Amino acid sequence: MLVTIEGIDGSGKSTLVDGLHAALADLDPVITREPGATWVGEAVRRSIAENTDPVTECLLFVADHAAHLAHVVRPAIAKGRVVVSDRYSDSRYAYQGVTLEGVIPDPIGWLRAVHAPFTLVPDLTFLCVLPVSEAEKRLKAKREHFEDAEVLERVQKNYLALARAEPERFVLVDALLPQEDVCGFVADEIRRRAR
Ligand SMILES: Nc1ncnc2c1ncn2[C@@H]1O[C@H](COP(=O)(O)OP(=O)(O)OP(=O)(O)O)[C@@H](O)[C@H]1O
Ligand SMILES: Cc1cn([C@H]2C[C@H](O)[C@@H](COP(=O)(O)O)O2)c(=O)[nH]c1=O
Repeated sequence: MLVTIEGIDGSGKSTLVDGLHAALADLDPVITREPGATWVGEAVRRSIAENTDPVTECLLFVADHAAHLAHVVRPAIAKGRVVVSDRYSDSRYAYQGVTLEGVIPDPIGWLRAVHAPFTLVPDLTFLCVLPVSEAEKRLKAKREHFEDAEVLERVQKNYLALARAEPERFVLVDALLPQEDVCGFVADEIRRRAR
């Protein structure tokens, strides 16, 4: 089973995934992430830091996804493991749907067409939702160009539209709840679906 965790910067994804290590220990999940599960992630981090043009940056994220699938996700799924990924393809649809706006026509349609021939669609996606103002408070200092309130508003809007389009795959998570409650809710839902 492939489970993905999505949401805007500062929504608590990494904290949640850290908690899932212990909460799901008996399922022995493979816990992974995008970007950065393979060496391609280093190129992605460099492109973010250097504010590369949006098409180059997007294609590096796609390359990172391809390497992640080939070297981590597909081998684990083939062995019957539960895989939990901190960010995955929906991050591209939500974020590059914004950064490619006005650069290429219909960015999300294009991104879906690029992914379709090789990606593996998640079985279950948790979308951590909270007001952008709260996410910004949590992030404290801005680190990356995506962490801008106006950008994050548009990214969250894209995420919510993705969730509305696939209600059977997406589960909305109230990211304002205490960390333990968020982790407990997500772990219970994964167990229920893994049965
Ligand atoms: N449920 C929560 N309630 C309050 N604070 C939280 C909660 N979850 C996480 N935080 C805090 O918010 C901050 C951001 O959390 P975290 O790094 O997990 O977010 P993220 O979604 O992974 O961010 P990014 O996408 O930028 O890596 C951290 O300081 C973390 O301790
Ligand atoms: C996978 C992916 C990520 N991003 C953005 C979102 C974040 O601002 C950065 C780094 O991710 P992290 O979770 O904070 O480590 O990259 C993106 O724009 N598109 C993607 O596909």
